[in-house]
Amino acid sequence: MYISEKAPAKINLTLDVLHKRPDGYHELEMVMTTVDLADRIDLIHTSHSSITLESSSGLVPQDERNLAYRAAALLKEKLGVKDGVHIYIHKHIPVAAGLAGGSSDAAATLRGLNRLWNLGLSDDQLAEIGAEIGSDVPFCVHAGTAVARGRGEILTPLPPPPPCWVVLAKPGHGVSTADVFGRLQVDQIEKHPSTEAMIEAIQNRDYEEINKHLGNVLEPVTMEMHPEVRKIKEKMLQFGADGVLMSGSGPTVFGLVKKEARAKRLVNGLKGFCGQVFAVRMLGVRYQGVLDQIRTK
Ligand SMILES: C[C@](O)(CO)[C@H](O)COP(=O)(O)OP(=O)(O)OC[C@H]1O[C@@H](n2ccc(N)nc2=O)[C@H](O)[C@@H]1O
Ligand SMILES: Nc1ncnc2c1ncn2[C@@H]1O[C@H](COP(=O)(O)OP(=O)(O)OP(=O)(O)O)[C@@H](O)[C@H]1O
Repeated sequence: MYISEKAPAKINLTLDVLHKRPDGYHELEMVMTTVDLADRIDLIHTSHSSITLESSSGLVPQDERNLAYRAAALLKEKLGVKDGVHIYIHKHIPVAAGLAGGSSDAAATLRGLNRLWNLGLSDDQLAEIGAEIGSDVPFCVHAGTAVARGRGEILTPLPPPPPCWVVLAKPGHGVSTADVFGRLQVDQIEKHPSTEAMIEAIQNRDYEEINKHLGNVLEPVTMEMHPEVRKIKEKMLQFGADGVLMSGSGPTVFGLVKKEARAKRLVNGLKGFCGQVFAVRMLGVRYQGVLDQIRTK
């Protein structure tokens, strides 16, 4: 038997850092939402007890360092599962891009194995286990739209933002999240985004207000390390995006537009200028139906 799970990417509509914590992590307040760019995780039941993993991409580790592998190993250990699994990751989300690709693969693995191994865990229980793997994993378990606080694991669900197009542009290189947080000087943050204003804009389904309140305190840090992020942002605005922001720790920049024709114009304008460019839909909700799809061979 095998199960197929979609692992969608997220973008940060806001990312604020409140302070550095004694445990070395940063206390965050961010609004995140799911977009229609996803990896696919196939989980194939095996009778031997080992976990094996392959991916269509050579850019991710194909062993126990992979976050999907770590999710399976943690679940197996915590629940005392005797069965094994072969994990195949069809990679579509750019790696080390600020789009939570690895975290979403881990989350999809948790959701899928909960079914494959008949564990009967709730999403909240899966999210709690996921928090041990990475700060973005709990959000990715639930997907949709939410405010994330704490290390990223304290979630308050929000309604989906109004439908629009999201143009994602990633420079050729990736960035290390730890590096970006390491360079951030919390007492020198010049402009904090208003999480409250973004929540209100989403609740009112107000597209203009959402664009007005986009903000990410990590953006200047990553721009300092990689000036092309600023150039991509400028180009996006020049080609007609309504709002532009770097997602997570970057380096991916996203631009929001209402109409498909405008999204295409942006893609054409940015192609050749940066590594990868995609026009995708803002989803804001979990992939209904698709996540629950079980195929039996
Ligand atoms: C930047 C974001 O993507 C925003 O969604 C996340 O905060 C990062 O989530 P993630 O990649 O799952 O992060 P983790 O794997 O937990 O942490 C990677 C590194 O980022 C830093 N980190 C992460 C989260 C947090 N609240 N404070 C931190 O300082 C730490 O140095 C940590 O070692
Ligand atoms: N399944 C996976 N997919 C992508 N990267 C993975 C995976 N497993 C482990 N990694 C490693 O994790 C690192 C971060 O990759 P990822 O694509 O998750 O970054 P990201 O999009 O910046 O994440 P976030 O937004 O959560 O900080 C990479 O260096 C990669 O080698």
